[in-house]
Amino acid sequence: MKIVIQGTKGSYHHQAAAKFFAEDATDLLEVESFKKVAQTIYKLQADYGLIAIENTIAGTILPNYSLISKYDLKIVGEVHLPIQHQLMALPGTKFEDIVEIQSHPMAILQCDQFLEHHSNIRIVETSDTATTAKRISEQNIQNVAAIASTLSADLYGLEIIKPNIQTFEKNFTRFFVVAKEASTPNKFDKASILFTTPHQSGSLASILNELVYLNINMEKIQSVPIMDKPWDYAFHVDISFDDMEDFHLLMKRIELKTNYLKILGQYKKENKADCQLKTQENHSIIL
Ligand SMILES: O=C(O)C(=O)C[C@]1(C(=O)O)C=C[C@@H](O)C=C1
Repeated sequence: MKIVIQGTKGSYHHQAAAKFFAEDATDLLEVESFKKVAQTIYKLQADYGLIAIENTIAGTILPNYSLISKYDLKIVGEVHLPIQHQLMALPGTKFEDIVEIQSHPMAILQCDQFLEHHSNIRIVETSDTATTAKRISEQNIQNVAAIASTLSADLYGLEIIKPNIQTFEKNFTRFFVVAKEASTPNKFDKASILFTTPHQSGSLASILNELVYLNINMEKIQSVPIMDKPWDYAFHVDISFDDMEDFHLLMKRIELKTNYLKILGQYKKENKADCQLKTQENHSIIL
């Protein structure tokens, strides 16, 4: 089974893949952007891909919703990963000597407070956290630090000079597991849907009322611009439920209330509570 990830070994996408696929996550295809992940799946060059969709500090990665639509990706699962960012550099480097910090833009956003306190240091955005750590190590780049995971420091022999620099101790990223074909699980308790509504008073509210009526929990709602219709919006909604029949009924009931309605994925909800534990187990498996 081939799995495409943005970034290289040690990246958070790698860890998310290891968490979801466990020992099946051996054949990894590493690419440098979310767009390449989407294109790889679209061209059937990998079976599954992972893309980060939201972070508890930095918010939603909106362009990834566009990629899901543009490349008609299906969501087959989700992963919640605790994210602890480490500042790392070549062994022996002192923090006072650092002149530049490099990392993925989302990682930089999540460490905003730390970086503001050290505004004399230049910030450079890169393709992903682990590739940055790897490059600093392989090219022996002095006085430049990476923001990356502990796993990256271990894999590429860098020293952590400031630990856990994310703005809030508790920091999580949610990833979608995507594929070309929809999965058809016998049992699912979560779904991601996309719809547009007529531009009329109460049209969104009347759809949300159907959730209340069917006792379906809305886990997330995200409006995204419709690019060829300025100031019109589509809604990405993630819902969870105990009974799949309630979901099927919901789809029937809201069909007439929407202009466009699409199921992007039906999958098993990941239990956020055991998120920390499983990730630590996987860390030692990867190493
Ligand atoms: O650069 C990485 O290691 C990534 O996996 C990217 C990424 C992201 O896209 O949000 C993944 C999780 C964290 O939120 C920070 C960065």
